[in-house]
Amino acid sequence: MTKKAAIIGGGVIGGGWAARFLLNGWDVAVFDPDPEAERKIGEVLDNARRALPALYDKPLPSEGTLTFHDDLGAALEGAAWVQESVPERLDLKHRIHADLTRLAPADAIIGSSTSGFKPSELNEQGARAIVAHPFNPVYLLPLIELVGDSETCARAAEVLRSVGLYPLTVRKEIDAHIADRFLEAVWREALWLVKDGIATTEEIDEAIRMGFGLRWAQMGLFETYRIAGGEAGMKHFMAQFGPALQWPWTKLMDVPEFTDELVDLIAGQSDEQSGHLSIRQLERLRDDNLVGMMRSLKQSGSGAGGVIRAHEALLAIPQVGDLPVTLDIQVPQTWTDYNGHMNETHYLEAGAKASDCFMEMIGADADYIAGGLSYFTAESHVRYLDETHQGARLQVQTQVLSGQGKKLHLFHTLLSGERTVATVETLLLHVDLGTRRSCPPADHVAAALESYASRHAALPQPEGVGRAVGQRP
Ligand SMILES: NC(=O)C1=CN([C@@H]2O[C@H](COP(=O)(O)OP(=O)(O)OC[C@H]3O[C@@H](n4cnc5c(N)ncnc54)[C@H](O)[C@@H]3O)[C@@H](O)[C@H]2O)C=CC1
Ligand SMILES: C[N+](C)(C)CC(=O)CC(=O)[O-]
Repeated sequence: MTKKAAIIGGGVIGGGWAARFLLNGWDVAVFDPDPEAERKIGEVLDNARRALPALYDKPLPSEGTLTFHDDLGAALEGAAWVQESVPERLDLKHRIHADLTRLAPADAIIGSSTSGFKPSELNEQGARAIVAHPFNPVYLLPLIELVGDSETCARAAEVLRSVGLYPLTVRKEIDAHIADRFLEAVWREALWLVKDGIATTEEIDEAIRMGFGLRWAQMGLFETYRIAGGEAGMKHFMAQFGPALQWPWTKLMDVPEFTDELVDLIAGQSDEQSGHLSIRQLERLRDDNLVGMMRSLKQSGSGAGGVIRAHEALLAIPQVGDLPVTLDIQVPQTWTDYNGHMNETHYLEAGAKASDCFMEMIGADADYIAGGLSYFTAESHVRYLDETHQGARLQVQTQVLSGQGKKLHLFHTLLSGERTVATVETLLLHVDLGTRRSCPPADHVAAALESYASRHAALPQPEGVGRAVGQRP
């Protein structure tokens, strides 16, 4: 399959799709009549470049090539994926999809970003689109709701996984798919609360982000409520709170009329709440927070964290020179501090991640650990030699100093470009997780370790080995 995506409509969502494909090594051709489209997509791409790679501990593939086209046919030529993201008007979508069906390669997947239209509506004049509904920002959030022809959705799911997305195939077509139905319900209630003078836009946002918003990113609705049922469980929860659905807790399907007064009230409160920040500043704040939260979820593998882990497993570990590269990361904002540089704790974290990667390389991987054997760190020494900053590429090269019996002695060199910014020297001990005592590794791990140790013994000792705190250079 050629890795080329045609992006039809390059606004908020089309720009996000373009960034997602480009940063995963696809070539992207954009068709959008807006003379500002190139500038706008450039700005979305700048944001995506500082956020998406920071989710991973391995580098993403080299960026693809971005082109802009005045001619729809030229944009579609050779595309394996066509993504329509024009404004949410059915007549416009019908016109565009007639052209896409005529001009796109016969085997190309044609997805529509529509938030609400069903495939049967999009295709009622003979088009062949599926719904591929994303969430903003498309370059960070993994969910894509797929709706439509099952064979095409299955092919689409494979492509989406390869660029780090999470396809959720909707069983039956329905207006607004799954997630937008929730969002609409929440939005409707929020509009009533503002209109009725119960809460301001800011108070509503606090009610979400100080409470259930935090829960939803990691467990969703039903798993959260299962816990809320306590030991008595889900049936007890439903018996207790089910009747409330009949009480006047919600406004149900009523939608407040969008009078000028209501629009002014909401827009005014929103200006007061967030007007001191530009949209780009808000986007960067949102992205930094999302990257931090998603990296935390990656630790447990919950929710979106599991998707990042699965995608990362598909990415290659780079090899440079004689030493393995055991970590290759773009420094996330959450690793930086009040001094405007990477905080000391994360130098050690980078070393620890490099040790984890080295363990995998010698076969002490997840299966080995599940079998009851692992390594524990006994001692580490960090030398802070230079600064590094948010967005910088940080590579770790690892040399085995010795690897006999229970002991594994590693020297990690942290590089930012050509500069050595730190070294982390670490002694690990092989342990039996049952007895929690040290023991020799399994034969295959010992043999793989010995192979690295003998090759690395032939290399010069790295500068700084065996340094203690306070020693003069
Ligand atoms: N904004 C959001 O939060 C989300 C939007 N969507 C869906 O994505 C689609 C696009 O929405 P946005 O990106 O928000 O809109 P937008 O207004 O930001 O972008 C639409 C783009 O389409 C271009 N366009 C207009 N006519 C065109 C044509 N004939 N051919 C090619 N391009 C054309 C416009 O110049 C503009 O750049 C809609 O279907 C919407 O429902 C889906 C998920 C989230
Ligand atoms: C408001 N919206 C219906 C366009 C929202 C979406 O479709 C998904 C999102 O990103 O919130």
